[in-house]
Amino acid sequence: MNPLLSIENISKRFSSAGRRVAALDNVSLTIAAGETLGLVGASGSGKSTLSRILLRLLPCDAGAIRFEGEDWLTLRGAALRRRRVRMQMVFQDPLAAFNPLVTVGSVLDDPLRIHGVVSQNRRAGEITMLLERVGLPADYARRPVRALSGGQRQRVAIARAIATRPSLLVLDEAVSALDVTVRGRILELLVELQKEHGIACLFISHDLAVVRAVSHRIAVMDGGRIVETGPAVAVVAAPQSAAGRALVAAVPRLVTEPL
Ligand SMILES: Nc1ncnc2c1ncn2[C@@H]1O[C@H](COP(=O)(O)OP(=O)(O)OP(=O)(O)O)[C@@H](O)[C@H]1O
Repeated sequence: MNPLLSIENISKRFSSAGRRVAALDNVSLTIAAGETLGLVGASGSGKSTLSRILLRLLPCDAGAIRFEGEDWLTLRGAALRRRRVRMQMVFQDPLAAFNPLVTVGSVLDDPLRIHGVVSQNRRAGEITMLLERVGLPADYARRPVRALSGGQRQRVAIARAIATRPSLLVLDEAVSALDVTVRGRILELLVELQKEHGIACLFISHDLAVVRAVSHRIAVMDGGRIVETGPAVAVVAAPQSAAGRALVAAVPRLVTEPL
C-alpha cells in the first residue's frame, strides 16, 4: 500500500551572511495512514525547515513530496487550497497570534465556514462536538481566547486543526511551551484522537521524551540529514547514531538507582 505521505530527497540551502547553509540534505521519509512519526533533532538540525516545506510555506531546492497520492509540491491555486485542508498544522501556541477578543467559537467556526465542512445550520453543533473531542465544555465557545490558559489554548488549536477532517497533522514543538502536567494531558489527547480518528501525525520536537510518548516510529535529524529511523522503542532503547545517543542521554532518568 502507498504511504499517506512520502518525502523524497528534499534539499534546501540558505544563504546567510555570505555563507551557504545546507539546512536539508537529501531528506526522505514516509508516514503511513494513521501512523505517528516523531521527528527529533537538536536545535538547527533542520526540523522546522522540513515542516515549512511540507506545509508549502517555503519552497525547496530539490526533491518531491507525495501526499494522498498527489504530487504535493506542484499543486497550485484552487487545487492546493482544496487539498490543503487534509494536512493541518499545530505550532507552539498558534492562538497567541489571534486578536485576544476573538472567541473560541469563532476560532473554530472559521475553518468550518471557509472550507464548507458542514452546512451553516450544523456549524454550532459541530463546534460543540470539536470542543468535546478536545476535552473542553461547550460553553467555552463563548469565551475570549484571552481568557484561556496555555493548555486550553493548545486544545482549541488542536480542535481547529482537526475541524477540516485532515488525514495528517503536523505538530511542530506543539507542547514545548506547556508545563509538564499540562503537556502530559495534551499528549494523551493526541494519542486518543489518533486512535479514534486514525489521523496520522508528524510530531516534531527537540525533546525525545515527548516524541517517544506519542510516536510509533522515530526519525532522528542531524545537520540537515535523517541519520536514523526505526520503531520508537528501538530508537530509544538502542540508538544507532551519535545524534540519537546524545538525545537519549539528554532525557532525564525517571528512575534512578539508589547509591
Ligand atoms: N531563513 C533562513 N535563513 C538562513 N538560514 C536559515 C533560515 N532558516 C533556517 N536556517 C538555518 O538552517 C538550519 C536549520 O534550521 P531549522 O530552523 O530548520 O532547525 P530546527 O531543527 O528546526 O531548529 P530549532 O529546533 O532551533 O527550531 C540552521 O542552520 C538555521 O540556522
